[in-house]
Amino acid sequence: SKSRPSCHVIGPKPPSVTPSEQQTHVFPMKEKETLWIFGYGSLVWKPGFAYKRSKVGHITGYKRRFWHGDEFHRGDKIKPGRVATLVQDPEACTWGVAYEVSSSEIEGSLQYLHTREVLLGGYIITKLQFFPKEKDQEPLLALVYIATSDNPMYLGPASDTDIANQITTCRGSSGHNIEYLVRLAEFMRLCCPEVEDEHLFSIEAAVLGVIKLCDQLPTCLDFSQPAPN
Ligand SMILES: N[C@@H](CCC(=O)N[C@@H](CS)C(=O)NCC(=O)O)C(=O)O
Repeated sequence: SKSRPSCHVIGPKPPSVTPSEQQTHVFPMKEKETLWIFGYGSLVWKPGFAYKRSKVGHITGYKRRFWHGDEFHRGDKIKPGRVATLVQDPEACTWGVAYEVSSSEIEGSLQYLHTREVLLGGYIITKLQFFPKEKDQEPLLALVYIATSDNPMYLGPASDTDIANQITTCRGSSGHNIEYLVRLAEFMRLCCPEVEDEHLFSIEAAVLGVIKLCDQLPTCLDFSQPAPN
């Protein structure tokens, strides 16, 4: 974004904790206080938990990269898929969606995300300042799930072609790895059309190139259906 705020990475990376500890450990919660959760990968199109409202916006100090392996949702132990994580970069911003979870839903949402993101996905939680797209709205503190480079599933950088070849041939319990990539690219085109996300769109172009070469879109990829919530 043009007038990029200075980067706020609030506090050191906390160790991954259980959902109830998450609730107090990450955010000392007052009675009736809501919790904001920021998504930048599958959470932007499949949050999977109940929320009061959502806002499109960005966090600063991190770039989104398809550098995290996934042996469950979009891959398996033999052919791990590639999914999004955040990598620290003081000059970068990452766009996604922040969801406001009401106090009565926080425990259930954190339990759900602990299984999906931490146990199955290898992410840990941290908290970052989120900047809503609407200019008249104040920044807010949000929970974020990040898979760091010391994570056993970390795959790290690779060429667009190598990443595309991997994504094109992987699928897991939640579906094909291409779906994960294309739904995220669709979200960015729809909700953040002014944002240049060279990494995301160059991988998408490389995947579409591979698919053209094979002269078919895997039939499993019917994007005419809306994303599962
Ligand atoms: N933490 C990121 C990435 C979340 C993510 O993509 N997690 C994977 C686990 S490896 C997932 O839940 N996948 C579900 C799916 O692919 O449908 C976010 O905020 O969106």
